[in-house]
Amino acid sequence: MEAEIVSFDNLPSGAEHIAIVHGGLRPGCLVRVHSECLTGDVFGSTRCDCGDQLRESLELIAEKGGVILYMRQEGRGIGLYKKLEAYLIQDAGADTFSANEALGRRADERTYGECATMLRALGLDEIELMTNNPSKIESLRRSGITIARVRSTGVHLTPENADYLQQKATIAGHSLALGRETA
Ligand SMILES: Nc1nc2c(ncn2[C@@H]2O[C@H](COP(=O)(O)OP(=O)(O)OP(=O)(O)O)[C@@H](O)[C@H]2O)c(=O)[nH]1
Ligand SMILES: [Zn+2]
Repeated sequence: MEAEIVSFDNLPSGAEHIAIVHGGLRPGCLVRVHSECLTGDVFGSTRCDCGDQLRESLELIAEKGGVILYMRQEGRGIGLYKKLEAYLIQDAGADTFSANEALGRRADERTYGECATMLRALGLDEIELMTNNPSKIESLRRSGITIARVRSTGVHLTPENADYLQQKATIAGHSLALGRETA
C-alpha cells in the first residue's frame, strides 16, 4: 500500500511518534493506536500478539483507509531494556504486570494524551478505534476525542502467548474472547 508517514513537532515527551496514513482522512475513520514492541513487531517474538496486531491493522487500513499511530511506548512505557528484564522475571513465574512492579515500575506507564494531540493535528477529532484495551478508549475520550465506534482486534492466540493474553484480559480488562482463535 502507498502510505504517508507523518512526524510531529513539539510533542511534550520528545518521543518520535509517527502516524502512518492511508486513504483520505475523514471524521470517524479507522485508527489503530499501536504501542511499539521491537521484539514482536520486528523480530516476530511469539511471547506477545503485537506483531500480529500490527500486521492486522496495516491490512485493514490498506483496505479501508485510516491511520496507525505508532507510539514509541516500548514495554508499556518502561522501555526495551526494562521489558527484557521483566521477561526474565516472568520466566521465573511472575505475570507480565507484576513483573513491571517487581522492577519498581508501574504495571502500565502509558498515557494517551499525545495520541489525541496527534489526531487533532491530523484534523481528526472523531475516530473508529481499533483496540481491546479499555484504558486507551477512556483516556482518548477524556482527551476530547470522540470514539464513534470501537473495533476489536482479532484474537491471535497461540500456545506461547496464551498466558500473556489471559493476563491482559483478567488483569487489565482487555476485551478478548479467548475461547476462539482467529487468524
Ligand atoms: N512491560 C512489558 N511490556 C510488554 C510485555 N509484552 C508486551 N509489552 C508491551 O505492551 C505493549 C502492547 O500492549 P498490549 O497490552 O499488548 O496491547 P495494547 O496495545 O495495550 O492493547 P490493544 O490496543 O488491545 O492491542 C507494547 O508496548 C509492548 O512492548 C511484557 O511482558 N512486559
Ligand atoms: Zn509485543
